[in-house]
Amino acid sequence: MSDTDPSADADSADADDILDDLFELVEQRKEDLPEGSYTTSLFTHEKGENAVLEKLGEESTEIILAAKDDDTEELAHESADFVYHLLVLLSMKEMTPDDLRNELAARFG
Ligand SMILES: N=c1c2ncn([C@@H]3O[C@H](COP(=O)(O)OP(=O)(O)OP(=O)(O)O)[C@@H](O)[C@H]3O)c2ncn1[C@@H]1O[C@H](COP(=O)(O)O)[C@@H](O)[C@H]1O
Repeated sequence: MSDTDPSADADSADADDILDDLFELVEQRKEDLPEGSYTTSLFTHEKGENAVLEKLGEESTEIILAAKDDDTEELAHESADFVYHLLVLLSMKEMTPDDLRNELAARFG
């Protein structure tokens, strides 16, 4: 992991900033396409964006199953998988987490 890798700073990562830190790492993967990276495999997949769309579908099902089982640990795990893949999709669409924040903020209150 290089010095410029945002995840190298994980120990000091603030949970409040994690979405932005993770998105920054996703954007870096998109630019550098390092070998062995799962994120790279999504950006270079032969199925194109369908690969991440399929993952979002799978993770949604896993979220529903975890909820039905009242398995909160699994629900948190699958939700994190979903959010990560959503960030990859936002990056593919040249969007950012701020697009999501702004949409939520516009509905709030
Ligand atoms: N948050 C994630 C993340 N969430 C899920 N995944 C991958 O997404 C895939 C999920 O697909 P599946 O559910 O089919 O996989 P699984 O084997 O059943 O795994 P789980 O359901 O048990 O997670 C797995 O290969 C996970 O490794 C992730 N891969 C990467 N990240 C983040 O991205 C960073 C960069 O990762 P690389 O690009 O691989 O360096 C990592 O440090 C993480 O912070």
